[in-house]
Amino acid sequence: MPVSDSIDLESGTEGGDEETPEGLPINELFHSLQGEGTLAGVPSTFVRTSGCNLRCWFCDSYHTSWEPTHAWLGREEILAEIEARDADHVVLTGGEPLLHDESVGLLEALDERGYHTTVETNGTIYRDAPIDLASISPKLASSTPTPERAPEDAPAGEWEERHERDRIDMDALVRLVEAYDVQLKFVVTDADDMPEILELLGDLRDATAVPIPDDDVLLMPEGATRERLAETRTRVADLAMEYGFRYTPRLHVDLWNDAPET
Ligand SMILES: C[S@@+](CC[C@H](N)C(=O)[O-])C[C@H]1O[C@@H](n2cnc3c(N)ncnc32)[C@H](O)[C@@H]1O
Ligand SMILES: Nc1nc2[nH]cc(C(=O)O)c2c(=O)[nH]1
Ligand code: SF4
Ligand SMILES: [Mg+2]
Repeated sequence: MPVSDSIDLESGTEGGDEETPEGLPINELFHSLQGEGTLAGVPSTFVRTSGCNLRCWFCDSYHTSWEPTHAWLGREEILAEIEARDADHVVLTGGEPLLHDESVGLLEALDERGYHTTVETNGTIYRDAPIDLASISPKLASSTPTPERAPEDAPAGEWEERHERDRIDMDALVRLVEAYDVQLKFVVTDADDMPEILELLGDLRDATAVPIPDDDVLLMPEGATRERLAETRTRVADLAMEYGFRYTPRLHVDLWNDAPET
């Protein structure tokens, strides 16, 4: 099991210090193995901010998007929690971490201290920050919440339209791809997702001054639980072979299913 000496989130949204500019709403902070992407298997400290501008129906971090909870932690408190965990890779995720101005301040402080930083982002927001790997997961039409396909306690409602409107921002994607080492990590359910991936990739390649090799394009099976992944992963692996893209597992789900802080 990963180290689960978690920060105190008992008091939820009422917890933590007063909201200060040099602070972030933190949903969880933990040590684990990077479960996804080109750095899968690397011991890493995860900092999960709360709050998202999208509402994927399948979001595996429900308490950062559909029903956000957090403790407010100052930059120095976050750094102390990271330093206590003894990993040289830090993954800033969410929710959508690039919503917050202070994510830049935290990334700068981590860079000064020599950490390797990965930012997990939905690719709708560009920020100038010391990011070693921008792990971009653009959201496909199959992520949009609909009345038939939304979390039980949180109906799609107004989010269907808003999510559909905001899920792709080509300008932000172009800026991210041109500024950083990137991986494009698409959540895939089945072959119906492929035409949209190819079209988006074509548009992005036309719009960027830098090449995007197929090696930097990853297909990740949709599934927040072992049970669901067992349904999607072989299909998605076959699609990766067919199209020449990379496949990424979801190691943390294989290892710890949907447990928090993993
Ligand atoms: C919770 S998101 C946070 C970062 C950012 N909001 C984003 O979506 O990239 C972290 C990663 O989990 C992926 N993800 C979320 N729910 C998933 C699911 N049910 N199956 C597979 N991947 C999922 C996202 O696509 C993203 O790559
Ligand atoms: N182990 C582990 N690896 C991950 N890689 C990206 C994650 C995320 O939620 O952004 C994640 C996560 O939640 N856990
Ligand atoms: S963009 Fe990321 S955090 Fe936001 S709802 Fe989708 S998967 Fe969840
Ligand atoms: Mg996750």
